[in-house]
Amino acid sequence: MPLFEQVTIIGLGLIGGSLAAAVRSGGLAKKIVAGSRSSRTLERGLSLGLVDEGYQDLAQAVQGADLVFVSVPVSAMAATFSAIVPGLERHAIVTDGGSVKGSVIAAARAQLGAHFSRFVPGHPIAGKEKSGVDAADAALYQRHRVILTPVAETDPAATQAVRRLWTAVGADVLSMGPDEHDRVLAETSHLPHLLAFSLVDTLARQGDSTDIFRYAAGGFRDFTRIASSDPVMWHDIFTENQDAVLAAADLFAAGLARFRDAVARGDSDALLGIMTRANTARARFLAMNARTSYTQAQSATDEHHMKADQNAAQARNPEFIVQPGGQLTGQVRVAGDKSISHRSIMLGALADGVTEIEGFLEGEDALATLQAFRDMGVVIEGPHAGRVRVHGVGLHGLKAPARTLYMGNSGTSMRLLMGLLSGQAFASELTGDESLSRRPMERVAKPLREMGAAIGTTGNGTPPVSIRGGRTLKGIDYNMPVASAQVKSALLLAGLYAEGETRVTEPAPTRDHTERMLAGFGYPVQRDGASVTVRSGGRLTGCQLEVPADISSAAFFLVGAAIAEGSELLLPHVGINPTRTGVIDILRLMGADIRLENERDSGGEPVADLRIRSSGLKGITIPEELVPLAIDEFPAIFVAAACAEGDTILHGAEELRVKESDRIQVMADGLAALGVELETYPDGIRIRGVGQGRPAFTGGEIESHGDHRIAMSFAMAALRASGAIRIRNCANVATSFPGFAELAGRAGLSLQVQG
Ligand SMILES: O=C(O)C1=C[C@@H](OP(=O)(O)O)[C@@H](O)[C@H](O)C1
Ligand SMILES: C=C(OP(=O)(O)O)C(=O)O
Repeated sequence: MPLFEQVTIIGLGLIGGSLAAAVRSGGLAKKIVAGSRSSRTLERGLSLGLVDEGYQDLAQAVQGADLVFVSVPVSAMAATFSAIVPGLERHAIVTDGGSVKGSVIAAARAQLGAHFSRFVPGHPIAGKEKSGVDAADAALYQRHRVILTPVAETDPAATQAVRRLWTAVGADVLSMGPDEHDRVLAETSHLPHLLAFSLVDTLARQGDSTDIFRYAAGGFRDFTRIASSDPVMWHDIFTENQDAVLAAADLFAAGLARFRDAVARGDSDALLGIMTRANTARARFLAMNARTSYTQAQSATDEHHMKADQNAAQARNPEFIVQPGGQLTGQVRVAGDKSISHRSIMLGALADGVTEIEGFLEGEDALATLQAFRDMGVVIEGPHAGRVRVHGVGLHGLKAPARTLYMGNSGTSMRLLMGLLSGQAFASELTGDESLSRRPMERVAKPLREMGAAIGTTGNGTPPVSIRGGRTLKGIDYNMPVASAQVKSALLLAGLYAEGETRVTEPAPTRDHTERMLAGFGYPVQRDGASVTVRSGGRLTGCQLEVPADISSAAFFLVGAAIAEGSELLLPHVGINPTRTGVIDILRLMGADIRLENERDSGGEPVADLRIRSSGLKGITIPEELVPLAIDEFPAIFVAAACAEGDTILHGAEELRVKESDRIQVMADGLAALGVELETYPDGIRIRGVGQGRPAFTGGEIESHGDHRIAMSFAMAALRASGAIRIRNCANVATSFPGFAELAGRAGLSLQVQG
């Protein structure tokens, strides 16, 4: 279905010619007409089959058009608008492709008169260094952005029509104000062009330029590619966007001066700081283009980007499709421990000296923590294949972040940082993704306020969290109402800055990595039954750390191997800290055959190789004292329960309702969709298992609600299903276990990632 009767394109260069080609190939207009002062261009457009008619008289070209696209150099916009006005149909919509919006809007307002409300300012960001009608390419706009900058007078129906056109040729359309557009483009497009032109010219002016260029290699070529762009077009852009270009050039000059100064002073920390920050910022930019979840929301500079990116991410959120049956065999080294990875960055940053980390989890949650410390001025090298070097700044060396700290999907990052940031001299703000924005933060904020911190959350006690900073904290003696390692850790971290003693008592044992690692960094910690105490005034010293494999990630493989007949797996170097091994205890109570081999100590954390063989499981009532020790493993344990003989009953696990999703409800929905009989309680669930020798699940579709652990648990369920299981919304698996799909595939799961 054509969207338009007649589209007229004024100016048939790369941009206009490519739109003509795209409109033609999409069948979006019954007729395509070109207007150009150059008869040669018109002839080329006709002979390339891009347009049906061409006119040098621009008023004649727009006659009969319901959409006119003006893509002439920005300096020629005013004259072009004035030339087309006499021929414009009353209903015609006019839009443009100019790279500068403020001056083009001013020209349109002055020239188009009453027609101005039908003018939709636009900018397709899809140039290349080639120009002219011969470079026209019907695919130029696919997956490229088009920014529309409508003003108050612009008719919303006209904007809508232009949006439809760009969407139909494959572009992602977003809108923003013209001033913002001109500033953002000055920084991300006009400045790089200015630099490329300037660098080549500067070198060429030196006497022996021919010689210099003979030695120049890939770096020079990459950096200066855009110095081959059209000088006339860029002359216009620099002239028309003068103010914003000058501001961007000044910003860059200041950055260059900082870099020069670091070189002059031989300041290694400053140099590494600039370059590691640039490395990650660029990685984020590249990932944003590939649209993974954490990265794209993080780098969104405005709400529109964010919305467009989120919609795109939603549309491309991968699904797992797992074929039924099979068994798990061989050896699987699962990802590094998430809890320890978070803390290695935090404590490494607060230490004096360098901390070297190996086995760091390169998942999005731990990376969110890493980025937050970079944002607070800490120089961090890596991660490269699990290696990270943190240049500690000492307990009082963090700097105020220039922007809101984005914690992605990670509850641990947000809650631990709330404690740590309460003790800083500066203010800060923490946000997260949709899931984190629903999770309770008052459990940490409330005791921190008792210590004297000034912390705000929303009316519901959820993020964003704002922390005033610059407060004097006082130690407290706190009895935690919930068994939460995150609350305990937040208070201990605040305690490093509080007057006197901070003592935290837990109602049941929770993971103790913070206490162990503080001691490992040489900070005195007193442990006494259910209580932990720290005092301020100590210091942390940088050290070497090896992060063991995460037992929470191993849990999916333990369950998979336990339920799939004929399986035998070896999971090497898994952390078996006794505050984390609830999953082993629970599976063993159910009859699982799990052996710990080669038990040893690795930097203060016990580790072992886990060997598991399939065996008949039976239903049990899960002892409540094991709940905090297996808190993240319940989604996987529920899958095991559905395969066991008889009922498995869980109580005392209401905390599961406030994880990345409501893990009781979301698991219950998924299990029920696969034919499992169950009953939920406010604090748990009863699951009826089928026992050995027959499928425990039908095939079906599962919604993971973006919760990594739900997605991975149901992937394992396929081993005992009678049909394929399709799991939606699996991008967040990368928060805790990047590489899961590949590892599971190698071990024997028939898992395909789609999208
Ligand atoms: O301290 C930690 O590293 C964690 C503590 C637990 O949260 P709670 O403290 O909310 O139970 C756990 O669920 C989370 O995955 C990691
Ligand atoms: C609850 C979890 O993590 P967090 O609280 O850090 O988001 C988890 O990984 O299961």
